[in-house]
Amino acid sequence: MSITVTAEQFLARSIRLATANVLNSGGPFGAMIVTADGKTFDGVNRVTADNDPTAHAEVTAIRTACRELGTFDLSGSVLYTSCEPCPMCLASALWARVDRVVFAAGRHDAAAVGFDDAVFYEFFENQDRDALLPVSQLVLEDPSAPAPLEPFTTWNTLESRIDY
Ligand SMILES: Nc1nc2[nH]cnc2c(=O)[nH]1
Repeated sequence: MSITVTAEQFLARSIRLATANVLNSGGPFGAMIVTADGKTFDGVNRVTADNDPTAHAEVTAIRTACRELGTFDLSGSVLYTSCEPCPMCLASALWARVDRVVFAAGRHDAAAVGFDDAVFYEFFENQDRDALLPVSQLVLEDPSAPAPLEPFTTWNTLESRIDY
């Protein structure tokens, strides 16, 4: 007899992971990757514990799933998370080709306890994003500098490349 685990149960587990992680020196975020054939991979926030600003719960769940499955492609999977993913985590889910994201608390709930999730969303909507993080393209004038497209043309001609 197979037991059906529902989306609500995966989300509830993500919330429990988040709370337990707070009591284990981590941030208040938990997540899970659930593959199409029902394999599950947990992730918790380890930013301050590991001095790794990218170690959000969603990213650690994606990393664990990819490492344990031996793939960079999580097509068919769902990402459950205790809180709305920040832009970095959304981008990670896109790069991992996750099918769907389901979250519990919202970005403003995270903001209410001091996290910058909502602020960083504004970066992508804001006309004045330079105030938060200046990002600029620099044209290399030195004729001996490598062409910016050189890595891409090298990539394009490599028959053994692995596209992702
Ligand atoms: N969704 C989410 N938001 C965060 N904001 C800071 N850390 C996290 C995290 O791990 N997950």
